Amino acid sequence: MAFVDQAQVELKAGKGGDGIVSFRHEKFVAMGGPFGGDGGHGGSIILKVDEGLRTLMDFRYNRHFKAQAGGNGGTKGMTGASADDRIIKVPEGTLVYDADTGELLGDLLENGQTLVVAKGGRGGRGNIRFATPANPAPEISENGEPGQVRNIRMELRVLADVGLVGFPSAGKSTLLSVVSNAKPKIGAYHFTTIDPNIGLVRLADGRDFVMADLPGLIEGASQGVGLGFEFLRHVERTRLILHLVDMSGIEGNDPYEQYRKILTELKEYDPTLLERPQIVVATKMDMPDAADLLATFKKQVQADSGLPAVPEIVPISAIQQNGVNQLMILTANTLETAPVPESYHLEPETTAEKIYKFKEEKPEFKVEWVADENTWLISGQAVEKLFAMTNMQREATIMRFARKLRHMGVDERLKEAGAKNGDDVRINNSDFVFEFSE
Ligand SMILES: Nc1nc2c(ncn2[C@@H]2O[C@H](COP(=O)(O)OP(=O)(O)OP(=O)(O)O)[C@@H](O)[C@H]2O)c(=O)[nH]1
Ligand SMILES: [Mg+2]
Repeated sequence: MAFVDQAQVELKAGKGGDGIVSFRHEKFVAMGGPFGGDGGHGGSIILKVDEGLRTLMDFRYNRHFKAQAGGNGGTKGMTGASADDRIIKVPEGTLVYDADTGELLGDLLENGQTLVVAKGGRGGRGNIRFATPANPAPEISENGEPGQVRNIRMELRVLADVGLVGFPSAGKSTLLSVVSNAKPKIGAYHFTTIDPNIGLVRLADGRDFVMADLPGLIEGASQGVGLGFEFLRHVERTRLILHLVDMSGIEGNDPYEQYRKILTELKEYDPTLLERPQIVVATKMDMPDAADLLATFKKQVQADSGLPAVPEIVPISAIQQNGVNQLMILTANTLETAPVPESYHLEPETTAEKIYKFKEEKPEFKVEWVADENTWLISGQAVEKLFAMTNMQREATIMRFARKLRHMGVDERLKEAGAKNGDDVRINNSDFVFEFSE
């Protein structure tokens, strides 16, 4: 009964700090050697498994994550401060995809496991690094590399922490609809629910859990009567059972009888189900006879030594929303100490191979003539990144940019495409235009 919780978020890693151009100024020395430091690393965005989380619900409220930029280099060769990485907590079992390409980036399985999903930019180099014997005082520095921008989609197959158990029409679907985002079908007739509905419950204090509303259970279910087997298989894979008992007394229902019958079915299917934490919920307490029936029910349960000890019987009216909050808090508290049964796991085929590598950026670029701009346009990740890392205030760095473009083969391709001396060339995603010259 796993279902898939999904979330899509936008990530922007931090830009690297800019390297700077500076020179040693010493008394009596007019112009010293280069002294500009490198920029610091930009922060990366990293997913980290936190075993306390059960759902991706947090990402419904929070869809944008950014990491800080690295600090710029300083004079005296000082490297700029590296920015802290941004850590985002995710539940165990989260599959992470690149939302744009569909590529699986990773499968986060174990507590503490991490995955870098957007890499921070490296710091640009200061002019110290460009010094050569031929040019001991370079006026060249590099801007920081842009941080990676990425949309990711996360997927989590979740099992229900809590299973709602009870006779048909006990009010299971109604409770689920009141406490969660689920919209199950509710009916005045029995077996309204055929397939389990699942809902995410979130408390005001931030705790969350997954709750499943199961088809009504009746006598003989453990032998396959009604929707029996299917149902019990689902119960087996929950950590806590909320056992709903109808206190309305309509149809002449006897709560104590029904309660016992359900316990018998659970026990016949798997005796260990009775050892699982269970909260008894008295439902429909808004009905006229409910208070009396509950009092009698309590006495009968206490007097019956053949029943497992019930720590608490919680009265609610889902329709009037009475007692429901208290019930959810008790449920979350109980889950904190509830053991994880062996059957509570996902099928192995749900776990994909671990892939952590980023795809290498290819230095590919495109040259095209844009007639309405009367300009050549160069686009491509490598060119655009090189541009972003170039300090356009300085002649020397612009020259270096031009040299690098030539190395990448941009000039040649422009020529092949028919570019003439003096034609305008623009770098994609920027306003930067230069003149082509062979
Ligand atoms: N008065 C009253 N009626 C309720 C309450 N909760 C549920 N009901 C009614 O009880 C009937 C059955 O409710 P469901 O929530 O569909 O019950 P269920 O346990 O999911 O039933 P199955 O899916 O058939 O097993 C519906 O007519 C509900 O309106 C309540 O708190 N008070
Ligand atoms: Mg139902």
